[in-house]
Amino acid sequence: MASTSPYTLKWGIMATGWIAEMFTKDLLTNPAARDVHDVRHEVVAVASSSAKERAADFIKLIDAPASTKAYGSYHELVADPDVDIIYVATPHSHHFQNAMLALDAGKNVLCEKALTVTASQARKLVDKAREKNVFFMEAVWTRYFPLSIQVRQLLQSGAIGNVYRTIADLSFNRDAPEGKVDFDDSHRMINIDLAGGALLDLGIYSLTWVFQSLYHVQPEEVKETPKVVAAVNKYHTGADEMTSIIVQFPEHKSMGIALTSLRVGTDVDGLNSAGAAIRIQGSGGEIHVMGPAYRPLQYKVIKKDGGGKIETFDCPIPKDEARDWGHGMFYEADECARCVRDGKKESASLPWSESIVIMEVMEEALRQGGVTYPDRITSDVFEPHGALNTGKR
Ligand SMILES: NC(=O)C1=CN([C@@H]2O[C@H](COP(=O)(O)OP(=O)(O)OC[C@H]3O[C@@H](n4cnc5c(N)ncnc54)[C@H](OP(=O)(O)O)[C@@H]3O)[C@@H](O)[C@H]2O)C=CC1
Ligand SMILES: O=C1OC[C@@H](O)[C@H](O)[C@H]1O
Repeated sequence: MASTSPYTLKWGIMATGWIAEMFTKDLLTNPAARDVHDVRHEVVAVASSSAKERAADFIKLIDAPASTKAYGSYHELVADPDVDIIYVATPHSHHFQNAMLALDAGKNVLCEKALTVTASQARKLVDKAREKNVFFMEAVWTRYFPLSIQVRQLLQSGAIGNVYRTIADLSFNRDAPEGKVDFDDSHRMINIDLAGGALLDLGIYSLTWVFQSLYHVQPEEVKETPKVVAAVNKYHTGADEMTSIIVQFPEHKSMGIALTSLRVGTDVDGLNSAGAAIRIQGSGGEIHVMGPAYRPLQYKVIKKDGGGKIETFDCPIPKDEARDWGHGMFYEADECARCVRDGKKESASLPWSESIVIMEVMEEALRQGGVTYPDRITSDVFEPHGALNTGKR
C-alpha cells in the first residue's frame, strides 16, 4: 500500500537578501494551505557570506524554527550533511560560482534566475549536475504556477489553434530626472559588476512566456533553435535599460517578441488598465495573461469564432492564514521536492536544455546591443575560494 506520509525536502538557503526572505517564508507555509499533501519542506540552515550574525538575524526575521543553523560562509552550508538542496539567492554575477560550489559538494540545487551571466556558464553547471548525478533547476518560479501549467495545457490541446506569435512584456517605470532611473548605481538592477540590467532581471520573464508558448510546446524531435534580433538601450552604468528581442522560429512559422524596460511600465496605473502583459496568438484565438509576467493571477481565452465571448480564469495564490503568508514561490519548491523524491535530475517544466537556450538568446541579444560584463563574472572557471564564493566585496 502506498505511504501517506509526505516526502520532506531539507533546504539550505544561500544568501539573506530580499528574495531569500520571500522564498524561505513560502517554504515555511503549510502545504495543505495550497492543497499539497505529498511533499513538505524544512529549512535546515541559512548562510550569509557577510557574517554568521546576519544569517541568525534572517532566521529570526522569517520566524524559522530555532533549530535552523546559521552559517557565516557558503562553504559551511554546502558541507552540511543535513541539507538536501541549496537555494542560491545571490545576484546574477554570483550564480555560476555559487551554484557550482553547491553542485561540486554533491548537493541538489535550485538557482535563482537568470541562471548565469553566460551560456557557457550554464552549460558547465549542467555538466556538473550530470557528473554529480544531482537535481538542478533554474528558479523561474512562474513556470510552476498552476496558471502557467493550465496555459501550456491549453496550448498543447489546440485550444487556440496553431500558435504563431507571442508578445510579452515585463517593464517597470523607474524613470527619474536627468536621464537617470530610480535605482542607485550600485543597485543590482543596474550594477554591471553584479550583472545587472533589465534583460537578465526582468526580460527573462518576457522570454519565459515566449518560450513556454512557442518553444516548450514544440515536440522534442522538431525543437528549433531560434534566430534572434535585438535592440538595446544602454544605461550609463553599461547595463541595458531597455531591450526588445524578436525570437524567430522559421520552421514553425512563429515569432516571439520579448520586451523589457526600466523607463516605462507594463502596467501604467497599477490597475491593469493597459490590458494583458502577454498575448499568445493562435490561428483559432488568443490567450491573454494579465501581468505582472512573473506573478500572473488571471488569464483570458478569446476564441476567433467565440462571438465576442471572453472566458476569464482567476488563479489566486493561496495564503497560509496561520503564517499570514503566501507569495507563490512554494510551487517551484514543491516541484523540486517531487523531482528529488522521484530521482529526477531536471524538471520537465523547465529542462536544462531550455534554460541553456534561453541563456543563449539573452547572451546574443546583449552581444547585439553591445553590453559587456566584467571578466570576473563571465568566467566559466570554477574558483571555490574566489571572491564570489567567499563574500569578499
Ligand atoms: N524570483 C523572483 O521573484 C525574484 C528573483 N530575484 C533574483 O534573486 C537574486 C537576488 O536578488 P535579491 O534578493 O533582490 O538581491 P539582494 O541584493 O536583496 O540580495 C542578494 C544577497 O546576495 C548575497 N551577496 C553575496 N555577494 C553579494 C554582493 N557582492 N553584492 C550583493 N549581494 C551579495 C547577500 O547575502 P549574504 O550577504 O547574506 O551572503 C545579499 O543579501 C537575483 O538573481 C534576482 O534576479 C530577485 C527578486 C525577485
Ligand atoms: O525576479 C524578479 O521579479 C520581481 C521583480 O520585482 C524583481 O526585480 C525581479 O528580480
